[in-house]
Amino acid sequence: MKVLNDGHLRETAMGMKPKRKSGQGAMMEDIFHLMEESGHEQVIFCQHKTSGLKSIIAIHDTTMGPALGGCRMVPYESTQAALDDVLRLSKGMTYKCGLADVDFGGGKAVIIGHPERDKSPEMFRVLGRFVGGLNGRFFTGTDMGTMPEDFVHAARESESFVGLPVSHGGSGDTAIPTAFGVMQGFRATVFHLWGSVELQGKKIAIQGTGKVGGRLVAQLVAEGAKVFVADIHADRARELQAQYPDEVQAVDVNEIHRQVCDIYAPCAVGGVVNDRTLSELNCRAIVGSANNQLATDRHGDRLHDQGILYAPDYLVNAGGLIQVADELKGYRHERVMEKTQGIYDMLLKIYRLSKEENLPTCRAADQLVLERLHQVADLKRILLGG
Ligand SMILES: NC(=O)c1ccc[n+]([C@@H]2O[C@H](COP(=O)([O-])OP(=O)(O)OC[C@H]3O[C@@H](n4cnc5c(N)ncnc54)[C@H](O)[C@@H]3O)[C@@H](O)[C@H]2O)c1
Repeated sequence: MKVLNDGHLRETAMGMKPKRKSGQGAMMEDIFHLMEESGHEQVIFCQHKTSGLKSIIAIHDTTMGPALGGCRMVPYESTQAALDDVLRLSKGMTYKCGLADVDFGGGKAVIIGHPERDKSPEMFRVLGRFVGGLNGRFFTGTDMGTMPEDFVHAARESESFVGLPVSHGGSGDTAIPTAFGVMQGFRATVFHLWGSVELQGKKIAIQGTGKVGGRLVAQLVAEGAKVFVADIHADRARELQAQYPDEVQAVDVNEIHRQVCDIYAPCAVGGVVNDRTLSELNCRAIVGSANNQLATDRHGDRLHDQGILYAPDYLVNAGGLIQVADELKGYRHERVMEKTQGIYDMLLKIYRLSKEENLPTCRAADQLVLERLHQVADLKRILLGG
C-alpha cells in the first residue's frame, strides 16, 4: 500500500511546490511530481471536441474501495489551476471517507467551463463514457457548478453516478444527513467540554443559513439553544429572526465569527479560520459544515494553542457523503442516519486522542485516517477465492 503524506490537506495538494519548467514535456514531469507528493494513484485528462468537454479526474487512493467524490464545473483560469484543485479535493475525499467509515476511497472530477454557458446534455454523456471507462474505479455526482439533472445524461452511459434526482433513483437532498451529522458534532462537543449532551441554553453562532445552516437553526431552537445567524443574503438571517424572535438573533455577516458564543458554526465558505480571524474568535469551539474551514493545518495548531476546540470539518460534514455512498448499495435512509450518528463517537475519539497526546484535533483526525488505511490494507492481503 502507498503511504499517504500526513496532513497538508489544507495546504496545496502537493505540499512543496514543484519547479515548473518551460517547454514541451515539462507539464508531464510536474504532474508526476505532484502525484508523488500528494500520494495520487491516477490522474486522467479527458477532452471531446464536439461537446467542448475538458475534464480532469483524479483518483487519490483506492485502498478502502473505489474512489468517490463530486464533479465540479468551474471556469478555471488555467489547466494548472484545475489540476491543483482536483488533486487537493480528491485527497480530501480519502480523508473524509476514512473517518466516515465507508468503503470508498478519494476521488474527484473537475470540468473546465462555465456552468451557466458551457453545459450541454452531450457534454455530460461524454463524461459518462469517460467515467464508465474506468470500470467502477470512480463514482461521482454533484458538486459546485453541477446539478443532479446533469448526471441524468451521464447516467445513460454508465452506472458510476450518484446523487441523481429522486425521480431517477437518487437519494435526494444531502443537506438532511449533513445537518444531522453537524448536530452530532454539537452534542459530542458540548459533552466533551461540559459533560452533558444538552444544547439547552448553549449559544451557537451560525455563519450561512442555506440548506444546512437553515436546518441547524430550526433544530437548535427546538433544543432550547440561543442562536446567532448571519448570511451574505441578510434577508435570510432576518427572516429566521422574525420566525424565532426569542431564540434567534441576526448578526452582521462580518461580525459573526467574533460573536461571543459557545460554538461558532461555519456553514458557508471555507478558509474562515485564517491569520486575520484567529485573534478575533470569541468561541469555545468550532463545529460546522463548511469544507476546508482551516486556511492551513497551521491554523488548526493555533486553535489548539488558543484552547479553542476544533471539530474536523471532513468528519462533521460527512453525512452527505454517507448518503451518496449508500446509494451504491441500494439506498436506505435509516441506514444513512444510523451511520451518520457515528460521527458523535468518532469525534469524541478524536477529542480524547487530542487530549491524551496534546495534538491539535485536525492532526489527531489525520492520524486516525492513516490508521484506518493501514488496517484496511492489511485485511485486503487476505485473498478472496473465486
Ligand atoms: N449540503 C451538503 O450536503 C453539504 C455536505 C458537505 C459540506 N457542505 C458544505 O456546507 C456548506 C453549506 O452548504 P449548503 O448546502 O447549506 O449550501 P447553501 O448554498 O445552501 O448555503 C450556503 C449559505 O451561505 C451563504 N453564504 C455564502 N457566503 C457567505 C459568507 N461569506 N458569509 C455568510 N454567509 C454566506 C449563502 O448565501 C447561503 O445562504 C458549504 O460549504 C458546503 O460545501 C454541504
